[in-house]
Amino acid sequence: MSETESSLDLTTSLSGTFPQLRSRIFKIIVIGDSGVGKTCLTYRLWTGRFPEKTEATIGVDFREKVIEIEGEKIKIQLWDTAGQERFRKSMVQHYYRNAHAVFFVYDVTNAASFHSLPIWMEECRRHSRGQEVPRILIGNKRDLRSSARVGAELARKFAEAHRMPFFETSAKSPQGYDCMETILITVAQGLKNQKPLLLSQPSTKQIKRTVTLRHNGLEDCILDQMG
Ligand SMILES: Nc1nc2c(ncn2[C@@H]2O[C@H](COP(=O)(O)OP(=O)(O)OP(=O)(O)O)[C@@H](O)[C@H]2O)c(=O)[nH]1
Ligand SMILES: [Mg+2]
Repeated sequence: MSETESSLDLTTSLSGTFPQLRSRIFKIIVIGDSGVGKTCLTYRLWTGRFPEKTEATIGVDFREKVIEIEGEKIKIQLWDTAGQERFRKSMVQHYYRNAHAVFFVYDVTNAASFHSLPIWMEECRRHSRGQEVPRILIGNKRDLRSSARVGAELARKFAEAHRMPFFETSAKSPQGYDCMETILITVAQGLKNQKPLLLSQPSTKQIKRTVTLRHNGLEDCILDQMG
């Protein structure tokens, strides 16, 4: 898989693409340290496969697909962002502009990626201009549980303190796809009942309630599946 090529193409074509989109579009951005598995998670979600090889994302890898929710076709744009500062600095404001939800990802085997979360959240807050965007916390690489450095309880407490739903998953394990798909559909369902994209930011109080309520059941289901 050539991450570099697609990242560069997308970076240059973004501004020309957006204003022409008419259907309901939800933009979700994936944020976190380099190497936590953002590209693998999004690739898995879009193709059903774990990529054999990835390279550091440059700028952004932009993926789009239409999903049907309660009879309505909704376009989901997933922005797989670069974790490395040098590959992201010129793109940061594009990441956050009109974002409807943020997936914060850390690697359960890498404590530093967990400790970076407040920095990512602060960046998100700065660029959201006072708008509260729904946020989801995702601990990736659950298949490497035996070498985990971040306990699920600690992460859960962190998520609760910041009023975020929390999931542990793996881009590599067979269940990882179901988990990510469930998260995506749940977030899209929450967003669906809000105003159309590109007209205004969604009212996040309502979204948060939807996501949080459904989250409790979902998380149990995912943790059961992941065993
Ligand atoms: N075991 C395991 N390895 C994973 C998982 N997800 C990603 N990896 C590995 O982690 C490394 C980094 O994955 P990427 O998806 O490229 O990381 P990234 O967050 O996109 O990194 P940047 O693009 O630099 O921000 C790769 O070697 C992947 O194979 C997972 O769930 N389990
Ligand atoms: Mg990447």
